[in-house]
Amino acid sequence: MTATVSDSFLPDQLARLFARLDPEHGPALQPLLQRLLAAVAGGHVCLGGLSGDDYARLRRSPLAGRAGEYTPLVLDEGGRLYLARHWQDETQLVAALTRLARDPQPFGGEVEAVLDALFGPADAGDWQRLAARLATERRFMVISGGPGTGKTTTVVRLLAALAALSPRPLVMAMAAPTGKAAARLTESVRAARDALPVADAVRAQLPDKAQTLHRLIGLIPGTARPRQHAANPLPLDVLVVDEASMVDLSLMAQTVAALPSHARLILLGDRDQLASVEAGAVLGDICSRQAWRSDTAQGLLAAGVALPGVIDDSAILADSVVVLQKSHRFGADSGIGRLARAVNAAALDEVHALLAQQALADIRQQPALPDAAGLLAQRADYWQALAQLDADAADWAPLFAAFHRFMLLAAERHTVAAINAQIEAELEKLGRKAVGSDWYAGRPVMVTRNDYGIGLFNGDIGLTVMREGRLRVVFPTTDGGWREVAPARLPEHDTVYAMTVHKSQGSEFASVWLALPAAPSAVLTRALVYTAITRARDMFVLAGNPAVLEAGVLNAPPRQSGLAERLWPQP
Ligand SMILES: Nc1ncnc2c1ncn2[C@@H]1O[C@H](COP(=O)(O)OP(=O)(O)OP(=O)(O)O)[C@@H](O)[C@H]1O
Repeated sequence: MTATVSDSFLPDQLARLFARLDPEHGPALQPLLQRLLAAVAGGHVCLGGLSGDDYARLRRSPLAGRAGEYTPLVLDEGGRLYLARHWQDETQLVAALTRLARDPQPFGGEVEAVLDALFGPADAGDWQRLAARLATERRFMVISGGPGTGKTTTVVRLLAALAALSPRPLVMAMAAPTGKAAARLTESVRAARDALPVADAVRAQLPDKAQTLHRLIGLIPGTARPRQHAANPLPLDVLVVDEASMVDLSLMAQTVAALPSHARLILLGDRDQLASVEAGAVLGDICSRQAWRSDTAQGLLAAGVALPGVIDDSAILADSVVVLQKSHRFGADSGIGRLARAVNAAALDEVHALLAQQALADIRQQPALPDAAGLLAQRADYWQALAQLDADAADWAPLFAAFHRFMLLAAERHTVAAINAQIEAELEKLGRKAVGSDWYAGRPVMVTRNDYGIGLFNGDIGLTVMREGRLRVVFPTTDGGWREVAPARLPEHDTVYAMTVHKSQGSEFASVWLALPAAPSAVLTRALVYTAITRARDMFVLAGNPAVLEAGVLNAPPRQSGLAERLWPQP
């Protein structure tokens, strides 16, 4: 993982180190260094757009070299300043993706017949089938799309096609950046796999379970490098990475480096969602353009398909990026789907019109959140499920299902903390929680720090229940079972009646409420609003001032990085 540079200790240390390494220019470069570290803490990979005096001063300093020079900072020709480590990650990733994308691996002549069986007969407008066909021809494929556009459906059929076409059995793996996303992927792949019209021998090659990327490559905090790397690659032929928008630059570079030289990589995700918490916007950068090889383009154009992007046989990622547009979950009349699209397109009039319409049953706007009692009422199902638990219950699925029917999201951490505190104060009033004690039956918690020893990870959600007179926190396990943990053994955690939109990535809830901040905020971005809306399956409620929403939709700051330009060089 990327170094954490948000606390002031590290910048101060680095500043002193740089002043010592370059006494002549180091002190004068301090402001730039501070800006670079602030940018990295904010998720940028580099500080872009340097020119004039800044550029000249950096060029004179031995601290900042050019590509390939072993200096603590790298200043590229485009005026981007990097910490050396991020420069290396980006360079390594560009080289690896270029190698993958430029190494065709087509199968023999049966491809169309196999795809016909899995996707139905060829239809030029079927982007799912096209993505699968292109993926059978190459080692790198990206399938992006909003919720319900069929990314999982497509990849399961694609894996079956690869298994059916390969002359030898394939070793396939699936991974996601968080445990929750991995569990969700496991569930949907298992369901889709069982419905496939393929031989058992083909089905058996499909992965049974997704794991976290950290676990896949053996990345344990405190160790210098992952267990699996270029010299000790993963023993697999095909890797699928889901929720790729959440994968930061370093983790993606390490993952790609750990692939053996013949393996295929398939990335799934929604390019419009919030980028990773750590530095980078890898999926967004990869999907920042689309290009097609001329024979692919001709076929599509001849069939009257409107082609996104350009025709360019020389583009590194030509034919490697497909964006699925049609949502099979949200029909044309769905407010959630339409609102998400309007937010993405920054179509403010449409956003307001949709929210003002009374006719759309699945979206609503209100000026403010209800009080704590009102918020608790939204969770009536959950409290009822808790009250109905058997003393010796062993299946917690109904309780978890009730909990996940509703989630309150907010942009900022302090808002989330305040809402959780208000709800707990209300529970005290109702006598469901004792004043002064943290733990009570029903308390939902989210783990906020990975604990490899106990096997609980950042983002895991547990529910507190009474077991044989003692409180226990129950967590779902990745194999569909349950584990009960004593409250005192939990790693760092928060109460989670509400959570930040960042924490909600990779999850889905039947009903989602988004509490807007009181005033426009840098944290409230278009990607954040879009991510919040797309967490909702059946109902989305926006609570707050429409002017604040508008400011958020217009706030779409790009993440500074050189990846898009290096993967998509423009003449
Ligand atoms: N071509 C299709 N025709 C009909 N239904 C489809 C098609 N593709 C997907 N679906 C259905 O649409 C729903 C969503 O599909 P899927 O889960 O694959 O989408 P997804 O993009 O992976 O969604 P998410 O981003 O939420 O994980 C599923 O019920 C699936 O069966």
